[in-house]
Amino acid sequence: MGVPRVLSDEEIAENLADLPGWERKGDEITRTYEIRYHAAVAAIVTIADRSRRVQHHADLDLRIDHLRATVTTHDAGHRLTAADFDLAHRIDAIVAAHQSLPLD
Ligand SMILES: C[C@H](O)[C@H](O)[C@H]1CNC2=NC(N)=NC(=O)C2=N1
Repeated sequence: MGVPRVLSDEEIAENLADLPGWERKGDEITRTYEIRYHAAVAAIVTIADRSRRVQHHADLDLRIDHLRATVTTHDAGHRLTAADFDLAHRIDAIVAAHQSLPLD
């Protein structure tokens, strides 16, 4: 499969423009979602399923009322690749689907 292609700064900026709420921190992208704890746990299970399917895993930090997702590509030496942005879009959709759940 080889090493995935590392994106340029320009490509990263272009990709981020399509991802409101996500920001670049060095060679990672990260977003913090306001979401209730139990709803976030359910979202995390779905994110984990997705990650296994695409073999790309986010770092997830769950707190009482928010969830932070951070993504980079380990196989590219912890640099940003297209797979990071694909996963970020997917995480957005998954979290959005769970934020409305009436769980606390
Ligand atoms: C062998 C396996 O596919 C790789 O280790 C995958 C697993 N999940 C991964 N997740 C992330 N975020 N980056 C990777 O480079 C990566 N590589």
